[in-house]
Amino acid sequence: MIELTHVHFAYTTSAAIVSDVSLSVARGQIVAVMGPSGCGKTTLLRLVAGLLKPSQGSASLLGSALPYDDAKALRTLRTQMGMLFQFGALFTDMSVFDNVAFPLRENTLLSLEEIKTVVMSKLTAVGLADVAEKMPSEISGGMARRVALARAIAQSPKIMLFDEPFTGLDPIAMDTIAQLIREQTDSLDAASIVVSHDVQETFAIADYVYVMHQARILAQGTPRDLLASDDPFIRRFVRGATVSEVHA
Ligand SMILES: Nc1ncnc2c1ncn2[C@@H]1O[C@H](COP(=O)(O)OP(=O)(O)OP(=O)(O)O)[C@@H](O)[C@H]1O
Repeated sequence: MIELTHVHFAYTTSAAIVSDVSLSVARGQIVAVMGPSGCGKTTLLRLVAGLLKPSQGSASLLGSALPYDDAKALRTLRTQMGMLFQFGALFTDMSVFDNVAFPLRENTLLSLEEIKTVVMSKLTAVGLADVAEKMPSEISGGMARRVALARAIAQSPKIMLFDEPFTGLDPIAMDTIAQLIREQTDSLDAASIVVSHDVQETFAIADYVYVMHQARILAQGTPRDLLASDDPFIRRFVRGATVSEVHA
């Protein structure tokens, strides 16, 4: 469903931000990308979403090469993608309901009644059906994040990209969101990538984990493999240390 092969990326004037990264995500799989701040995780997601083009290597989604230079094909492809980016703000002049309905109104031919059913089911899934009529300014930051998640999954996408989905959430909301990502991936037979710093929440739902450091993939395996590893770097990483501490 998602395949990156030896992907490199650099902003013209800087050193490599993503260097020789190969990664694959199968149908029904959640793959986690973890690592310290600035190691290139968000850039990697932007490459998968077609928002950035690799300088070397190849990327394919749903079995076809990403059409980086064809804006129309990219737009069509994105209707099958759900994206929750770190600063994925809600539209402040629209109610919570309208925010979640937005992609459905833009990209589908669903009737008003069908849109209402989908929006309310997604808001129920994130535990926020009761704030549908509120404006973003009337809900908390953590609630806004859950609304953004409901909006990301509104179109029941085949590919889901989540950048720090647990940030700003209390432990109960974190569990709800983690389970929701798992359930949506399973029920839609989708491929999901979760970028996160949170080892506990992420290991609980991920099928496979890539650990990045300074633009490269430094370690990979199932959560069970990583938890059982004798490698001192991985042992410290899974205990919550950052990779740079591990190298110190
Ligand atoms: N538009 C840009 N121009 C130049 N450099 C950039 C740009 N965006 C990001 N970078 C640099 O790319 C590197 C990787 O950034 P990226 O956001 O991918 O890291 P990250 O691992 O997602 O970090 P965090 O966990 O803090 O979100 C950083 O050094 C950052 O400063």
